Formats: sequence, structure tokens, C-alpha cells
Amino acid sequence: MTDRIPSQDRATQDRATTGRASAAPGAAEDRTAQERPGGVSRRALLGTAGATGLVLGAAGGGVGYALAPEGSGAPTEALSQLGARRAMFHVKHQPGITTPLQAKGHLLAFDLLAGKGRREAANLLRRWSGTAGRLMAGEAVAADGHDTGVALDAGPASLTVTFGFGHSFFSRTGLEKQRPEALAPLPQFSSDHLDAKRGNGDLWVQIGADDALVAFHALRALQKDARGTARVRWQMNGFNRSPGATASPRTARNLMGQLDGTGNPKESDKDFAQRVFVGAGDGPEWMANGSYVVMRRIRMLLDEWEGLGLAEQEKVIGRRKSTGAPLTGGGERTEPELDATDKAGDLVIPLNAHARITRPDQNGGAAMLRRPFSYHDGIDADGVPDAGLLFLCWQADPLRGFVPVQRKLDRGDALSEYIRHEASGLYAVPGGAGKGEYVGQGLLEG
Ligand SMILES: C=CC1=C(C)c2cc3[nH]c(cc4nc(cc5[nH]c(cc1n2)c(C)c5CCC(=O)O)C(CCC(=O)O)=C4C)c(C)c3C=C
Ligand SMILES: [Fe+2]
Repeated sequence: MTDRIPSQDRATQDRATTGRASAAPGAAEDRTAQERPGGVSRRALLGTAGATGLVLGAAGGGVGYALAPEGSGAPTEALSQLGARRAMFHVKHQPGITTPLQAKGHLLAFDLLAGKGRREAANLLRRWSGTAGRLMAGEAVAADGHDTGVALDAGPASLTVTFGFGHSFFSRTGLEKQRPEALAPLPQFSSDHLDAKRGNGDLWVQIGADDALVAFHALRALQKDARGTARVRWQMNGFNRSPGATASPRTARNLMGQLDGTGNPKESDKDFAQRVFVGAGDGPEWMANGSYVVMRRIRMLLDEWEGLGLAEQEKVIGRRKSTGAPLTGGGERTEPELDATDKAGDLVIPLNAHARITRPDQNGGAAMLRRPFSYHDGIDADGVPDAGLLFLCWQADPLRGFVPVQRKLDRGDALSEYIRHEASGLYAVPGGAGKGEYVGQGLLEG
């Protein structure tokens, strides 16, 4: 099959538009972690150009497209840039960690069925890895070409699938000796209102894509792979702003309207890998190049929040809502002046402002990479929106990331009046699978 492939990825386009590249997920988007869709498959050839408004060619000469091979039966339309974007599966760190935020996300936990252990779990991870690799390449669900057709007209659309192991997985599979210390259950926090049925679980799966049908397609395929081995314990669905919705790439906004992700560590920081990924020799060998993800389903008490005036809202965070700039001035990337006072002698950025007390320099260096999805599940029985943040943060060790910062927030965060933590999970996410390998092979066959 001879395919033409996109010759300009979005990182290039973004640089052309903004004159700079940024790195962290949720911030202005950089697609360097992703690759152009090489080896474009039948499904990836089906075109959606123009449907998204991100028409190919709009970004300048050489913007690519994929053509259907003669006789393939596929339309000869070009794929849109958004549809054609592809993240790689066989990489050092699993996809979905530093990948720019996608527009649609599904989070799921599975529990192994009674009587299923290490062998069945290994077979499941092998099946899951095969499916994820094919779908992320824009191929059919099954190696023999069988597919439900749900995502037939789209390319991979930046699909990523990420797999993790919960604390309970290790006792279910007789692998207690391989359980990392870092996976010890999170402490209880005084502000927790946790629903145990929507937390933890043996296995964790994160799906992200810039197209809702592509994400759903992957979700169904992975659920089917699990049949007879594991059942879904909980599922949560989230979203982010669609790529291309803003004139130029911007930090994501959450459902409170704030720019959320500004202070994230950047891939270009010299200590980025050390903060986010497990080094060789730090814990069990099978976790080398992996990471730990903390998931918190955090309800936003939107009626109360939206009742606050803008100035009050900005004091809660310590940043301007419109630009994300610190209250002491400048732009989104300006360092806040934490000691600055106003005419009355009060701190401009209050002592309990969320963006002050979460800073690494206020927490002994503790840092994490936040990569959330927003969620909205309608109105609950009290008539209150069930909406908020599927807070996901990535770190090399939760005791040097989420835990100390959440302890601090628990003691006095101005934001705590407007949010409620309703579910929680911590998962060990191994490094990426090499070619011909599956995720978690080092654990399950080690
Ligand atoms: C324990 C970790 C954190 C939780 C839980 C959390 C919840 C949460 N945060 C926002 C909104 C914002 N957070 C911002 C900054 C920020 N938050 C955390 C950690 C947690 N947040 C960190 C580590 C930081 C960065 C601090 C820094 O390095 O400067 C901001 C400011 C902009 C930004 O940096 O992203 C906002 C806005 C919400 C709405 C929320 C729960 C729903
Ligand atoms: Fe925060």
C-alpha cells in the first residue's frame, strides 16, 4: 500500500501560528510526542477533511493528506489534520501521560472475575495492548479486519489508551512481592466524601481522543476484550475543549472558567522526567519508565461558585480568570509576587489562595503533572449539577507529589468550599510496551 502521509503535524502548525512551542498537556499544545500517521491503514484513509474546520492545506504548503489506495473501496477524500493525528503505542512511556489533552476521555476500572488470576490477567493485557496498538494506528479492532464500524470514517484522532494496576491487583494475582511501596493506599483527607464503588479497582484504563466516536469505539473494544476475565467496576466520561476551538492553542479551561494547567512541569524542564517517571532502580524493575496516577473525581459546587463575584473568584485561586496571570500582574507565565501587599497592607495573593499553596516551593518541592478531563453527568436528585473535574495527576512517587499537596489543601484551601472529592484511585502505570510486547509484561511474566 502506498500512502501519502501528512507532512506537517500540529506542533509545526502551532509554532507557525504562535511562534513558540509549549510542552505540558493542557497548555498550548505540542504534538511532538506524537507522530505523523505513517503506514496509514484503511480506516485512516477515510476522509473527514473540512468537517472540523481544520481543513488541510489551511496551515500552509505541504500540509498532508492521506489518499486511499486504488481499489481499496475507500473514499479518496483526505483526512482532516485532526483525524489524521496519531499517537504512538510502542513508546518508552505509555501514551496519554504527556500527550496533549484530548477533547474526549473515558476512565474505567476493572476487577478480575472470581477465579481469574495472573495467567488470565496476562492474556487480557496482551489482548488489550494489541487492540490499543491497532486502534491508535487507525486500524480495525481485530487483526482480521473485524470491526463494529463506529469509527469508520475517522482516523486515529490522537487516540491514546493507557493501562494501570491498582493495589488490589497484586493480591488477586499472587504478585504481592511485586507491589510497589508507592502504591500504598492514599491517606484519608478530612474533606473526603468518597464513594468506594467509584474508586480503586484491579485494573485502570484511560482512553483519550479528539473525536467522541473514536473514543467510544476504543471503549467498546476494550470492554469486549475483558469479557470472561474482568468486569467494569466503574466508568467515568470526561471532556476538554476541542483542538482548534481557540484562535491559537491555549491552556485548557475547567468548568469554573479558570485556566487550569499553567503551573504544570514542562517536558523541557531538566527535572521533568525525574518528577513524573519512575527511574530504573526506584522500586520494582517492572515499573521503570512508568508513573503513578492519582485519580480524584472532584465535584464542583457550581451554584455556590457562580454566585461569587469575579474579584472573589480570583482571590480564591490567586490568578486572573481571563488570562491566568497572577493577581500581582503580568501574563499567564509571569511569576507571582507572593509577598506583595495592597494599600491596606493585605497580601494581594491571599495566604489560602489555591495557586499559592499548591506551588512546589510551598510543599518541599512536591510536584505533579496534572492532566484532567472535565465531566458533566446531568443534574442529581437534589437538582444540583453533577459536574466537575476528573483530576488526574502523574508523578514518580505520590508521596512526593499528590499526597503532601493534598494534605496542605486539606488544611486550608480557599477553593475547598467550592469543591467536593467524591471518588479516588491510585494506579501504577508501567512503562510503554516495546514492539511485540504488551503493557505490564515485565510484571506478569517477570
Ligand atoms: C492535590 C492536588 C491538587 C488538587 C486536588 C487540585 C484541584 C483543583 N485545582 C483547580 C484549579 C486550579 N489549580 C491550579 C494550580 C494547581 N493546582 C495544583 C494541585 C491540585 N489542584 C497544583 C500543583 C497547581 C500548580 C501550582 C503551581 O505550580 O503554580 C490553578 C492555577 C493555574 C494552574 O497552575 O494550573 C487552578 C485554576 C480546581 C478547579 C481543582 C478541583 C476541582
Ligand atoms: Fe489545582
